[in-house]
Amino acid sequence: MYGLKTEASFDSAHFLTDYYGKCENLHGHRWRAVVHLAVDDLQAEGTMKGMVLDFGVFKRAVRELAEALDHTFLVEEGSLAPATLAALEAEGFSLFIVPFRTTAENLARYFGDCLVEQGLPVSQVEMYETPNNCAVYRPQ
Ligand SMILES: Nc1nc2c(c(=O)[nH]1)N=C([C@H](O)[C@H](O)COP(=O)(O)OP(=O)(O)OP(=O)(O)O)CN2
Ligand SMILES: [Zn+2]
Repeated sequence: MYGLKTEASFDSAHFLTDYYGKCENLHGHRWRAVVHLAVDDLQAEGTMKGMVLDFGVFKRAVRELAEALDHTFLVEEGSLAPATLAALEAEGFSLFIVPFRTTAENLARYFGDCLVEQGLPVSQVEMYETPNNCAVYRPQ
């Protein structure tokens, strides 16, 4: 088995729906996504001969996902009234609406699934919500 690892960070606001505690309030994190790739065999020909994948291709794919979320308000679809969303948008805030509760676990899966869709051999995504706490997702 051969592996690669890269990471990217993004700053986003969020709140947890149906959470009884401080995380039900709007707050922010510097999220850190650490992505691992794994393959049995290295590429056999071409510019990536002897590689899992070019680090440049890998880091760009992870950074693009992080940049799309950076300095946005991550909103679970249906968690805010349409009038609230409209007011935030009218103020010029960048919202990133997702069809899942904005937990570290779901964000790890979101990164993993997007990268798998792009054809990357993802073995694990770690999503750090704080320097000490991270969720782990391994695509099947
Ligand atoms: N399994 C999960 N548990 C929690 C998640 C999560 O995504 N997955 N998320 C939260 C909240 O988003 C919250 O912001 C995190 O709270 P906490 O761990 O208390 O983080 P702090 O930055 O406040 O850390 P301190 O150690 O208290 O400074 C909650 N749980
Ligand atoms: Zn949080």
